[in-house]
This record gives sequence, structure tokens and C-alpha cells, in this order.
Amino acid sequence: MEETPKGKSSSIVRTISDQMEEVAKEVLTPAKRTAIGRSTSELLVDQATKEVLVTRKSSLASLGRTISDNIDNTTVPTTPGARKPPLGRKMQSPRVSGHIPKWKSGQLRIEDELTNAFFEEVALSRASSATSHGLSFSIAGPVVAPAGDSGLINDLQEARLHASVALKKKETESKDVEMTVNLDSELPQRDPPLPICLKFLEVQYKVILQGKPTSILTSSWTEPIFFEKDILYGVSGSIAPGEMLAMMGPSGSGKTTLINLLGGRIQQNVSGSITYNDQPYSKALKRRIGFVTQDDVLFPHLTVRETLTYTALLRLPRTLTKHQREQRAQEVVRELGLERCQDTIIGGNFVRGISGGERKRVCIGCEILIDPSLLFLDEPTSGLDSTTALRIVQMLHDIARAGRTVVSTIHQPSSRLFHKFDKLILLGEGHSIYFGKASDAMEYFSSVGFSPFLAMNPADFLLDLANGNIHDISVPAELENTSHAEAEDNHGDKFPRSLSSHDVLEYLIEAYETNVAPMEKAKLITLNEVTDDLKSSVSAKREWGATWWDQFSILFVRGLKERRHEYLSFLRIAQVFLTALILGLLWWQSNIDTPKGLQDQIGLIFFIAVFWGFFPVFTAIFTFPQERAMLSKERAVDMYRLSAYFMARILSDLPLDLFLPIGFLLIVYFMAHLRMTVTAFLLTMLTTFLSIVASQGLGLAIGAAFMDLKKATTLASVTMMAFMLAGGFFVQRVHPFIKWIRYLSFNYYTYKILLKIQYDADQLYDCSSPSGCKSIATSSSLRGIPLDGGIKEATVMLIMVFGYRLLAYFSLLRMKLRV
Ligand SMILES: Nc1ncnc2c1ncn2[C@@H]1O[C@H](COP(=O)(O)OP(=O)(O)OP(=O)(O)O)[C@@H](O)[C@H]1O
Repeated sequence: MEETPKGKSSSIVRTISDQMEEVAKEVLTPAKRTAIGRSTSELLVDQATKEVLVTRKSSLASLGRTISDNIDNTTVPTTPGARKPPLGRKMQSPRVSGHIPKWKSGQLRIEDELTNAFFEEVALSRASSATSHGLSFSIAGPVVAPAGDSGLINDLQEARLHASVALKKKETESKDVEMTVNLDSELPQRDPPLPICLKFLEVQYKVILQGKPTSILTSSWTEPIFFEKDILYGVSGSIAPGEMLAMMGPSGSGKTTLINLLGGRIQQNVSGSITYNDQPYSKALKRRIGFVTQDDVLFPHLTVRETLTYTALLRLPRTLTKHQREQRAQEVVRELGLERCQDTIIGGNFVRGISGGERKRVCIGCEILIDPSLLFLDEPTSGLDSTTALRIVQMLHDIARAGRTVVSTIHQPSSRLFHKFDKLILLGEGHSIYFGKASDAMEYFSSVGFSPFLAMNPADFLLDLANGNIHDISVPAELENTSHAEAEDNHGDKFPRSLSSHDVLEYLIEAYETNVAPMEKAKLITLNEVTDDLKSSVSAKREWGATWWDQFSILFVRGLKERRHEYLSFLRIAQVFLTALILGLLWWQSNIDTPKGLQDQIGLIFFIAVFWGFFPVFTAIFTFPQERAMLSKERAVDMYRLSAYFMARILSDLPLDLFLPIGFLLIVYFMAHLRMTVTAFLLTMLTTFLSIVASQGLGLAIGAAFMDLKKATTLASVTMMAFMLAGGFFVQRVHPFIKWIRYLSFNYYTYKILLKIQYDADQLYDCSSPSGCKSIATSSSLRGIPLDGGIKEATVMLIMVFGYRLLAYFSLLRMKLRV
């Protein structure tokens, strides 16, 4: 039999005491404490400790319940119809009874020494911390107690029990939760995140919509009709560091809108107050806020590791070295259990990549990388299986317990998942119908007369209520009586009408407004005073994670990696080379000895000018509309300057844009036997490059101006057609009122320069007639184009190269960040 390591139990299933011993060892090693990548066991102890601190007053359920009861947190339904005092009045938390199961008390005795050690540690950390408004920070990291909870641990028994439960719980969940944090991480010690207390009072939001006429006979059907739509009606609440707030409600109830408002992503048409440490939203906060949107916005062709590394390089402060930032990304890969897929591409609609759950974890990873003080997540668990969902919420729970403020909207959570949240805000049609402790929600609704008839997942029960659905739910007599009273009023009705969902919702809104809202609002106004230090940190000047040059280089390399598949796209390369081959065959060894031969070759020259005008426009047009979501997401968190992104984006496309025309010209030029001098070949190449870069500029400008592919491609095709027709090949004598189009057309300038390169006036003679050679070019010009010079045309094209790009840049600058 293999010998087990010293200090570890030799039994296959280790006892809780063994684990506790390991835990205590971890905790008491200062080096480990200071590492950013804290161990699972440390997290566990922190969690256990903080849960005691945070929920000292809350019920631990009765001790009569078994540990597995505690783990599962299955809610015991309250007696139907039992009216409890409304939440407005203080609810009594059930106290821990003196009954401790025998096996558990034995275990507690064994663990006494160890638990005492770690509680001493907690006391020490609390004593050494600067306590303000319920927040305290130890050297090891923040230890958080909720607002209003002052005083040290005075119930060690409860604490030990809680730790024991947490260990047991962890033992169960360790199968699910892949939190393999590297203990030997040599990451630099970073400042703990700034604790941010978020308060929102009477938040209202409306949108102004444009209506459509209901009938074409309406006299004002051509006039736009504007109307206001209320989305949120005076929602209030607060959340302190260390807590996790769940936003629940049916689809369309306003959860996403509220989280966007709280995250500072919507600023218009909002009334009420939203404050962060009693300060309004400021740009400085962007770097302290992590925001995980409902849709996973990631680059499909980057791998998991690349995605997190580039984010770390761009978002982490420049005080960290490149190596340290890369290490942090690697650590997040481990924390999120993404090692197995770290080298797999993210994937998207057309390419298979990592799974939906992994993608969601990568999105969360991109936000937790920066160690945000406030973390917002819009439906982080939707579409995931219950185990993955629990894994994610457990991780968020740990993040919150380490001193961050976590706000998450959530759809249909399982009961285990629901109990991970400290606070809950329940929305129904834009109204609050509950705000308070998640664990008190059932009790509150029971107190206003709504209780489930069956044992139910509390989340299902709450969502039913928010939907106004009262199947299997008792309703207050008062509400039932309203339908009876209505029936009596309508003398013809024999039976009372059944309660509609609207009636139920209205009753719940009123109950909340009467019983809870005034008290919560009063609490918000008087809630903890925030120190000047914390206030000023929130309103400090914003800082960029990396220098402009670093941002540019990282984005440049990221752009190359993301589009490497396009560069090597077989279809794109085949398209260009096949076109070149066909042209070469059609114009095989062309000569200009006859007017017809010359005419044919001029046709080829014009085609080259048009091809390298069209092709880049329609490639470049996709650039910004396709990246709009990503750009919005990254700019919303001040990840980089727009100028750095813009420069990187336009330059990272150049290698391919220059490689393809070289191949194209090598084939066409020699097959068609164009002017056989090195200078002519090189100048033709340079002119083609200039044409490509100018037309790309136009594509970028149109794409950035519309940010909509349909509109952009429509405009681009009309513009390109006009430019081509005005290019000087099809029509030479144009009326002055429309002649200006020609001067905007880069086809026209490219064509002119290419003619100048290929032909000299004295070269163009027709020697086919027996009477001798005669000039076919008149007054040194060909088809009205003088064959000397060329600098003027090149200058105009250079102006186009920069002018169109400037237009594109300003269009991006005024683009609203979409949330
Ligand atoms: N800009 C807008 N214009 C028009 N209606 C809007 C706008 N923003 C929000 N709404 C409406 O407000 C309501 C709330 O939308 P929101 O996205 O916040 O709901 P939700 O609770 O997050 O829904 P879901 O769970 O389905 O994501 C919806 O009816 C939505 O159509």
C-alpha cells in the first residue's frame, strides 16, 4: 500500500478534522495569505468566518436540522394562510438552539483548538483593521461585516458550527466547484479593492418611443408620434461590500435596465439617485466596476488564454509588469476551472469553440481579472446546467465575501443557488415588490398573505408572484374579497370573477409600498456615513491601464491573431489569384502596336484600377460594424483609447492587403506583357497599394458612419458604381454639373497614374499600315488624359487615404456606446 504523506489521514475518505487542520495551516502561513491567488481552503475559512460575521444575526436554520438540510437549504413552506406581521415590523430571527447532535459536538471538541486559532486570527485582523461603516480590512485582505453589524464574534459555538457546516458543504461542493488556486503563486501583492457601497433611491427610467399610425386613414399618419414608456417606477435599495444582491423578476420586468442603470451604462432619462460611497457616478469608477453583459461578447478566433491575457495586459494597472499581468490571467484561468480548454478558441456562430458555460466563465474572468470593487452580472447562469450555474454563483459568492459588492440578475435559480444570495430585489412590471434579505423573502410574502400550498423552490414561488400567478399559492382574504365585492357591485354576476395576474401584482406592489418601501427608504437616507477617503477614491481622476503605445501594440497583435484565419483564408486568396489568372489568359501577351491592341490594354489597366478599388472597400466596410459590440463593451470600461484601437485596427489589416496585390500583379503583369521595365512594374505596384489604402479608407468611413452592414453596403455599392463610371474609361466628355464626381473617384486617379506609367506619348504609334507609323496619341494625351506628371494625382490619393480615415475616426468617436 502506498504511504500517505505525513500529517494526512491514511484513510481514503479524510475526516473533516483533517481538512480543518490543513485549513488552519494554510491560514496561519502569512506568505500564503498575501498571495493574490488565495487557496481554496483559505477561501473556505474566509467564507466560513465571514459568513459568521455577515450573518451573525441571521438564522442558521434550527440546529435540529441536519447538516445536509443546511447544505441544501430547502425551504420549509410556511403554513398556508398564516398571516405574519409585515416586514415593516422587525422580524425575529430564529436563534440557535442549545441542541447539538452528539456526533457533531464530538467533532467540535476535536476542532476546538484549530478553530480557536483561526478565530483569533480573525479577531486580530478585525482589530488591526480600520473600521468604518461596517467595513473592515485586514492585512490579509478585506474581512467584511455588513452595515450595522458591529462587535466581535461573541458566539464561538455558533461560529465553529458554521465553519464545520461550511467545511462539510465545501466537501460536497468540491466535486462541482473547480477552484484550484495556485498556492505557490508569486504574484505581487495588490491593494485590496476599494469597498463601494451602492445605494439607489427612487430610481425611475423611461424611454421615448416613436409610434406608428394605427390606420393610414389617420389624418396625421405622416407625422411621427412620440410617446413615453415607463420602464422602472421608483426602485430603491442598497448593497454593501461583502454582499451579493440578486435581481429577480419575470422577463421584461426591468432587471437588465436596472443593472445597466446601476452600472452607469444608462445615464439619460433617469431620475432618482444612484450613488457609490455617496458619490454620483464618475468616469473614475469605470476601472472599479466589472460588468458582465447578458450576451457573451468575445472574439471568436482567440483562445481562452489569449482572450484573458490580452484583457489583463490592457486592463491591469501599469504598475504591474507584463509578466505579472500574464500570470494574473493564468491564475484566473485556474480559478475558473478553464485549464482544460485554455488553448481552445472561443468560437461563434460559424466556428465551434468552447461550450456556453465556459464562454460565460471567460466573460466573468475578463471582469474579475481587474479585481473590481463592484461586479455586475446580467444573467450569468442563463442557459447553463444547474451544476455549472452553481459553480459560477459559488465563485461569485466567494468574490463577494472577499470584500466586493456583487449584483446579479438571475433567472430561475435553483433553491441551492437562491440561498447563496444575501439580498434580493424582486421586480414586477418595473415595480419593486420586494427588497431585503433573500432569506426573509418567503417570510415577508407569508406575512402579507401569500404562502405556497406545496413545498416549493423559493425562487419559483417568488417568480410566480412577480408574474401574478397564484396557482398553488394562498392569497390574502382581502384580495379575494375584492373580486367578491366587484361581483356584488355588478348585480348581474352570479360568480365572482377570478383574480387576474394584474390584481395580484397590484396588491403586491401596494403591500410593498405600504409595508417595506418607507422603512427601506428611511434606512437608505441614514445608511452608514462614508469617509472622505472612500468618497474621494470614487471621484478620483480616471487612469488608463496601459500607455498609448502599449495599448496600440497589444491591440495590433490581438487584431493579427483574431484575423489570422482571414489572412490565410483559402477562398479569399483563391478569389484574387483566379481573377489574376483569368485576366492573364484573356490579355495574354497583349501589345500596343495597333490601336485595337492599345485599346484592349487600356481596358485591362482600367480593370486593375477598378478591381483594387472595389475589393478593399467591401472588405473594409465590415471592420467596425462587426466589432461594434466588442468596441462598445471594451470602451465602456475604458480598456483603451479609441485612437489606439483605431490605429491598431487599420494597420493590422495592411499585411494581407499588401500581400495579395503583389501576387496578383506578378501574375497579370507578366502574362499580359505590360511595360517590361523594373520602374514601371514597381510604380504599378505602388499605385495599386495607394488605391487599396484609399479605397479601404472609404470602406472604413462608410462602415463607421452607419455601423449597420445593410445600410453601409447599399451606400458603398452606389458610390463605387458612380466612381467607376466617372473613372474616365466609359465616358470622357461629362457635363460640368456632374463632373465633380470624377474628382472624388480614386478609380479616376488610379487609372490616370497607371496610364502615365505604362505609356509615353512618343511611344504610341500605329505601325500596322504600309504607309508607315503614325501617332495615335494626340497632343501628348491618351483618351484626354495627359501622359506626363502624376504627382498631382498621387497627392490627391494621399489626401483621400488620410481624409476618409479621419471621417471614420470621427464617426466612431460620436458613436454611442450600446449597452
Ligand atoms: N430602449 C428601450 N426601448 C423600448 N423598450 C425598452 C427599452 N429598454 C427596455 N425596454 C422595455 O423595458 C422592459 C424591461 O426590459 P429589460 O430588458 O430590462 O427586461 P428584463 O427583465 O431584463 O427581461 P429579460 O429577463 O427577458 O432579459 C421590456 O418590456 C423592454 O421591452
